[in-house]
Amino acid sequence: MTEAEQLAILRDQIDQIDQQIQTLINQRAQCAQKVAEVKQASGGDVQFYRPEREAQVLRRVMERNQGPLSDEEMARLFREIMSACLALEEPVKVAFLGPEGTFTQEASLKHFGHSAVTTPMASIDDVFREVEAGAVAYGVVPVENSTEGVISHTLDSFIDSSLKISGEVVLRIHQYLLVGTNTRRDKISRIYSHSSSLAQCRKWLDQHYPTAERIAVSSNAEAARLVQSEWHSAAIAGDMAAQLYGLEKLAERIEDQPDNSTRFLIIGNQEVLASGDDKTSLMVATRNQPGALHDLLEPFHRLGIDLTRVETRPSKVGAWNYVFFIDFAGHAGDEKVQTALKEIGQRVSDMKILGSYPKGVL
Ligand SMILES: C=C(O[C@@H]1C=C(C(=O)O)C=C[C@H]1O)C(=O)O
Repeated sequence: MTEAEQLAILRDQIDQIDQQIQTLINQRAQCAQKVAEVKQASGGDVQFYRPEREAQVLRRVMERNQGPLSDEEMARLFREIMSACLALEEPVKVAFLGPEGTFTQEASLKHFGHSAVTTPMASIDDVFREVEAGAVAYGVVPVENSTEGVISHTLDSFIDSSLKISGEVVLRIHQYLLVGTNTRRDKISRIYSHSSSLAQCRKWLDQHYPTAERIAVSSNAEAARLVQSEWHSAAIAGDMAAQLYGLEKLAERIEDQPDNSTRFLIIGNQEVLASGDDKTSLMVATRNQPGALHDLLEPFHRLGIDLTRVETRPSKVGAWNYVFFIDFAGHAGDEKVQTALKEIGQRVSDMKILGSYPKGVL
């Protein structure tokens, strides 16, 4: 058989498979439309988007996957199919820490898929406000970076907010050195980026651009926008910003830590049901007395609950009062977790459950 004949046979097979996939995806979409009707018929405050169900669907996709496509790749495809199906019910509206092209936008699309309607906000406060005002159903904000540590502004925002956490998403952060088409590559004297990104690439910059001035700006996307027109400047930003502003990549993956990643939180008003593999975030206030932190954490230890993070922040009321942000494995509806929460509630001056939500799947 000639090469052309072999290709013709294989392409014919692909065409037939595509036709089947397309029919099946539309059948799936019709089911989602019926789900929407059922949800609407029961009245009240209809929750079209169900984070726990989506997490279960994606986990099952990964568990049963046989390859050759990787589990992550397969889950990403299903992420988009679900996003499109949900958009038939009602497109989910999301505010993110902007401008367009930030890692937070990338995280939003990774979590909700590309059929979500995403709106950039100028600050973390604005993301909280937009969700509180009901202009969007969800917000996406960064909370910690594996190299840079906690984003304290996000944690502090929960102190005065009644919003809940309904999900988390972890994004591998790859940084690029970007230039505009008119940039003189041999004359780069300024490098713009957000302060965290400059910090994430400090060693690389010391080695490759030791004399260039490092200028911290409000976001990586803003850095990318600035260098479009400056012939002696470069920006450090992600892939999305590079594409959005039509910049060229002078160097790829320049982050000092190869596993550099950022965790983002999804905030909203929704109480999320248990998905089977969940996390709970708690905020408690204690007086500054000896053993306070030990007392607080002891029930977790005794009940065998896995703590994933503990952060301390100064409280906004009174000097030397502290707020602890505690993340642990389990859902607030679990019996063991309820026991722990009851005990902790008796040991602290104030306690707020920020939310139980599925552990990040993708
Ligand atoms: C179809 C549903 O509604 C939405 C769409 C989903 C999907 O496409 O699988 C899953 C959960 C919801 O976000 C549902 O609740 O089952």
